[in-house]
Amino acid sequence: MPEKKVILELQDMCVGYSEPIVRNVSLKVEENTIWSLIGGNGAGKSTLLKSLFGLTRCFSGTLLLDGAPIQNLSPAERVRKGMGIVPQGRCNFPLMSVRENLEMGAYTLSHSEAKRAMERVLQMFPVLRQKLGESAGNLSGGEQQILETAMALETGPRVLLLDEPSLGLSPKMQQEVFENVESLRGEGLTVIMAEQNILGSLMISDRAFVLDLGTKLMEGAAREVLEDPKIKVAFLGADPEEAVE
Ligand SMILES: Nc1ncnc2c1ncn2[C@@H]1O[C@H](COP(=O)(O)OP(=O)(O)OP(=O)(O)O)[C@@H](O)[C@H]1O
Repeated sequence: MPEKKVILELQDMCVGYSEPIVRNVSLKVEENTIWSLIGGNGAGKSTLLKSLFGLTRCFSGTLLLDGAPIQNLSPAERVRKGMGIVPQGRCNFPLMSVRENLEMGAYTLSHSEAKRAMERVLQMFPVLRQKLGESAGNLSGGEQQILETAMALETGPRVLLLDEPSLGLSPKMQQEVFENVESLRGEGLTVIMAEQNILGSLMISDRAFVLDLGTKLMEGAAREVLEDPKIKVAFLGADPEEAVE
């Protein structure tokens, strides 16, 4: 099998707010893969994800997109270079209709590009077409997550960052959200997803990166991370005696 191209590379990155929260993270993300970013509460998953989009302070290190440094670019410049993000929690405009939300997602595009982008995402997520006139806030949690993903996809990102896409959803809706993430890989996207639903996200991921108190605990193939005794005990409720071989 030919080797995949590295689309995003983190080199010894230290990121945070008034002080570093995530330290010395290096990572090579190959294109058209799904990555799970996992770790306990406060481990720094959101901080690391936001830093890839330029929403936190980068203290040191380099972030390369297609081999070119982007760590000093603004979020808007990163969007133009092919990155998109769906932040944690509901982030649509709840009093506006689904159509208006999709128009907002495409506001940086020309009129004709916006029309094409909206049609493209409606084809990917037909459930939204049936609800174009409804207020976004009246959609179910899962539908709102789909809408927010569709909005982020309108600018045509190649790398999509998802912060806890399954948060607050029923098990069935979580499954649907993960199936949608899988379909994005089928569309050629690279997805990095911070998740608390470790089992659900690892099941659809190619690779996983585990953070503990802001530093790398583990990195590997998702299936291997899922089978790791330390991960089973720390995150999947396994009995320590039974998990260790
Ligand atoms: N805007 C902020 N300013 C200062 N510190 C912050 C800010 N946001 C988060 N932190 C701190 O950074 C640390 C990591 O938080 P972060 O939200 O990245 O963790 P997380 O792994 O995503 O956790 P969770 O799964 O609970 O959302 C925490 O100690 C948190 O208090």
